[in-house]
Amino acid sequence: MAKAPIPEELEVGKIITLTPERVAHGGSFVARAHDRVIFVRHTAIGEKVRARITGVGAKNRFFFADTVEVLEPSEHRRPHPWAPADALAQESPLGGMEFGHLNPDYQRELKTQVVREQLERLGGLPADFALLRLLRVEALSEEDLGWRTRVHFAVSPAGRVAMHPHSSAETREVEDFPLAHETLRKLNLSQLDLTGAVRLDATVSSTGEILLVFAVSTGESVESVARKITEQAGSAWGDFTAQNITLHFTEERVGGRRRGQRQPDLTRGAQSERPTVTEELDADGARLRWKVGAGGFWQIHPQAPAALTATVAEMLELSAGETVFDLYSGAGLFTAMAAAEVGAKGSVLAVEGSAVTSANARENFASGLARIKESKKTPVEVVRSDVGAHLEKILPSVASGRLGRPSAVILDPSREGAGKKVMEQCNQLAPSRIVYVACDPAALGRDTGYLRQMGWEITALRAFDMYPNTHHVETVALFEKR
Ligand SMILES: C[S@@+](CC[C@H](N)C(=O)[O-])C[C@H]1O[C@@H](n2cnc3c(N)ncnc32)[C@H](O)[C@@H]1O
Repeated sequence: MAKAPIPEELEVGKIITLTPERVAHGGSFVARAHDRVIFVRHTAIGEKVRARITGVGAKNRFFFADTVEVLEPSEHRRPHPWAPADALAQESPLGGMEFGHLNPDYQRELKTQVVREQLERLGGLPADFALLRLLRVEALSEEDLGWRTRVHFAVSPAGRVAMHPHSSAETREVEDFPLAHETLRKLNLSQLDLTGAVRLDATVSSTGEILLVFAVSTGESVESVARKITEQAGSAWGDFTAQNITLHFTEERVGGRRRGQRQPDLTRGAQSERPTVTEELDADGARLRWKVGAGGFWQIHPQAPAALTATVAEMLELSAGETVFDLYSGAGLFTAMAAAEVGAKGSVLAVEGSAVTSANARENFASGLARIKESKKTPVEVVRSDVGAHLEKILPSVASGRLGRPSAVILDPSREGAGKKVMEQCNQLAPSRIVYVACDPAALGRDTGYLRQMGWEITALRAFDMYPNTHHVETVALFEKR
């Protein structure tokens, strides 16, 4: 299709008046002007706004815009809790709080609409599918700020913590970030001079441990950057080791550099032997624990581990003796739940691709940390592999009966989803049920489409507001063969 001419009114930088009709996946709203679709951010359905055109889509068929003024506000609008991300206060607001201008209940209503639309459009579910009509994105807590236990900061050229405007590499210094957990906010990270570092990943665990990982620019000495930042940490927080704070310094990863060329990592403070944090969760009166290393994956909302494990357990209704595959297992959150439910006569296979996180998972079960009385003797195998590659390897053994066929499969892939090949492999495994935990409803929609073509149907569906004030949403779907 040839490129359509761009109407003069829709040239980048022009300001137009829009009234959005519906919410789109990805944090924008769909409006129409000059016979074109405009994806406009920082607004709400039905309100009248003036918006600046910020970009042109493929073949000039659609456009992007940011609200600059509200002419007729939505009843769901509120003052944005953080000026740097407020489109009415900034020409290019910081990303990461794109729904902050909307009441939390309305944010959840929008996310509900997005999950429904993705499952209809990409998953092929009929619009009157009862579970879609009944779906309501559920709040995890009353508080919509202070939930991020993991925050990734950029570092500005002047060496201060910074964040990026939406879809931009520009770094803008920040004094504070209200989505960050209170413990991280109290550190006042903006006081540190991080010259020589390019990124800071800050974590606080459910046990109160703090891990600050500094990626040091390849041109800098890790040792000298570590010394300067460690000195400042001592001045800012006193005896930071006693406060369970660990500083970890690692050379920035740049593609193409061989292992031997990298400078060694350095760790200072509480966990100076190995930079990890401990996460914990109460389960039936006992306590499950997981070690998660620097760069390893853990859910970022404090209530997410409890809500997700309870939902997956409720949907699967596992019995003693079952075999479960936990694919994209991370450090073993669902593995631990499944191991407790299936007991010594069952088994769990956990497949995780990241070197750090799969090593964490292996150790969490080998050491017994992630086991309770009921799972003390459950055979748990942790495999570091790409999920598709591992399933390809073991499918012949499962088919011949040399390896146990799983009765239940748990899938919790990253944002891109599992994809057609993995969904076909899961179908070949022939479990009686599959639970899919999705952080992207579009990926869930696509993978639902593949599963439905193979005769599976969604038989339970829930969604959680695990990322308040952003457009992100977590969905959990149970699939059973029709
Ligand atoms: C959303 S996390 C879920 C982890 C875990 N279920 C939890 O809740 O803590 C997804 C995990 O999948 C891993 N992953 C992503 N793509 C993968 C792949 N192709 N094969 C194996 N693991 C992968 C990531 O490293 C990450 O740990």
